[in-house]
Amino acid sequence: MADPIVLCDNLVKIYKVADLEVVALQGLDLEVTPGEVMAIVGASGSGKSTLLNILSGLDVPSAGSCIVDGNDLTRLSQGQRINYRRRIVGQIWQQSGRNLLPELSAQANVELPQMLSGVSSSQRSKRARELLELVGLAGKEQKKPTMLSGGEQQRTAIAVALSNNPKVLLADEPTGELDSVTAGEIFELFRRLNNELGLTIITVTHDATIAAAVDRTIAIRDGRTSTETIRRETTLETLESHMPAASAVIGLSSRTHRESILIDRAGRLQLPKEAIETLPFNGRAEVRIIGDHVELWPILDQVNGNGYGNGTSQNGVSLNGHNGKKEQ
Ligand SMILES: Nc1ncnc2c1ncn2[C@@H]1O[C@H](COP(=O)(O)OP(=O)(O)OP(=O)(O)O)[C@@H](O)[C@H]1O
Repeated sequence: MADPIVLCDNLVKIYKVADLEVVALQGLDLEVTPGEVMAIVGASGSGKSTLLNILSGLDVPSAGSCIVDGNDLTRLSQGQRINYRRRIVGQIWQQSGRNLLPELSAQANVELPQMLSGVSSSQRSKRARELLELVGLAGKEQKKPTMLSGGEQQRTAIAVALSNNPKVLLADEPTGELDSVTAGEIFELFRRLNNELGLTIITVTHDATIAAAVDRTIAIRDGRTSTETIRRETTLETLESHMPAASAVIGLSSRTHRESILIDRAGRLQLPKEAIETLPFNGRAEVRIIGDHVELWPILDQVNGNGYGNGTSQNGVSLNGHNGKKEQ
């Protein structure tokens, strides 16, 4: 199996603002296999952009480790960081103004990162034309950003991000300012680039359609990975074989859509909302270790006797309370 292209272990990011410390990531673990298309979701302020900015080399982790394509992002010198940002990752943002220089044509925008990397004029001109054709903008090379639609601007931004042939494309809300049809087209382009170039794509999104269309969705909560949803069986098998101890497959599965949750080193886990809504977990659950897997059972009754704390706690804890059975 391929080594992960992204491996973050116990990643911490603390921003210092005046006398205050803001903990944006607090022990986040993440593993991405080459060629995956994955989405990062989570509430505002949960740390999504912080993670993306660390992966792109814009921000430096405060603690933990983060390795992308063999580059240890905690240890890069300034020169290595510039090289990493130019060659290993491409990045696009929601706002066109952050992606493109308004006074340059689409062609010149795509040539610029190559120029900074020392690519010759004829080579970069050829590659820029090829990339603009690849993203569906043949014939619009000389247009400036203001003469392009929102979707075309994002396509140009993608071509810019790909100009130095990166391994990983990082996108922060790339469809946030687009209507749903155009957003879908941009996502189709992601999928095509993934298929044709083998590009690994990590996107932050609030768009439920996109989050549902990727191979894997990671939800971040309070600066940690909380749940994962995997939609491709192959990816699921990869994940299971890769981190058997960290991934507990729960009972919401089908062949093509299974959900797994992450368990931190202290054994804490967070069940997906559907599990909590579907099953009557009442604040506590019975854990059964059965050979090679673990089962979680709701505890239904508040029966006296025969259970933890005599079954008298407020939550009705009783080992023999669920379904009237007790595992011996
Ligand atoms: N440069 C910074 N300086 C200080 N605090 C920051 C900085 N960047 C982010 N934060 C804080 O870190 C936390 C995580 O922010 P982040 O932008 O990563 O969240 P997010 O999940 O991307 O949110 P949103 O969906 O609103 O973009 C927030 O509390 C935020 O205020």
